Amino acid sequence: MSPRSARLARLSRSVTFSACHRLHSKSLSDEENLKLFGKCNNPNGHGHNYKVTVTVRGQIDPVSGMVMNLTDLKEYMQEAIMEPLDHKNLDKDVPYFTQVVSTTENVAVFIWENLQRLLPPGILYKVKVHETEQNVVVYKGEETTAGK
Ligand SMILES: Nc1nc2c(c(=O)[nH]1)N=C([C@H](O)[C@H](O)COP(=O)(O)OP(=O)(O)OP(=O)(O)O)CN2
Ligand SMILES: [Zn+2]
Repeated sequence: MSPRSARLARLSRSVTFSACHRLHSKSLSDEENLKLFGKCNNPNGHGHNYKVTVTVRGQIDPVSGMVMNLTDLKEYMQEAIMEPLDHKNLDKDVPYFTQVVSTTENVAVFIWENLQRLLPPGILYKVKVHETEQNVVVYKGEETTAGK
């Protein structure tokens, strides 16, 4: 390695949280919601044990040997994920989901936006959310023009 080059690494940490929700869109009729979401539109909701893996990317600091201190990442994830979401009814307890359907996609975006407010600029790389063992969403902060 040349003396001027810096090594880039990705660092990940996972947490699990439990929450309940109901898939229901205010833009659709009750019949359309039932047709679209099926059992996940059950009026009394259903629960999941979510697993979230957060990945940050950056230079390995030559002095500390770290991309960032995992102790700090742990605290940010506590504030951005566990405090707002663990043991909550996503649709009723989390204001964000009163207007946004609580799909795993939108849970990942919610977590991304919360973490962006706390982490050093440009370091957040990926948020991966397992809603079940089989169902997983990855969000990397990408946006596109609506409908494209
Ligand atoms: N695009 C999405 N589709 C669906 C989501 C979602 O978040 N994004 N969520 C659901 C339900 O909330 C739920 O996650 C689906 O539950 P289920 O079908 O029970 O999940 P599994 O496939 O893992 O369970 P199996 O036992 O294997 O059927 C629906 N769609
Ligand atoms: Zn669900």
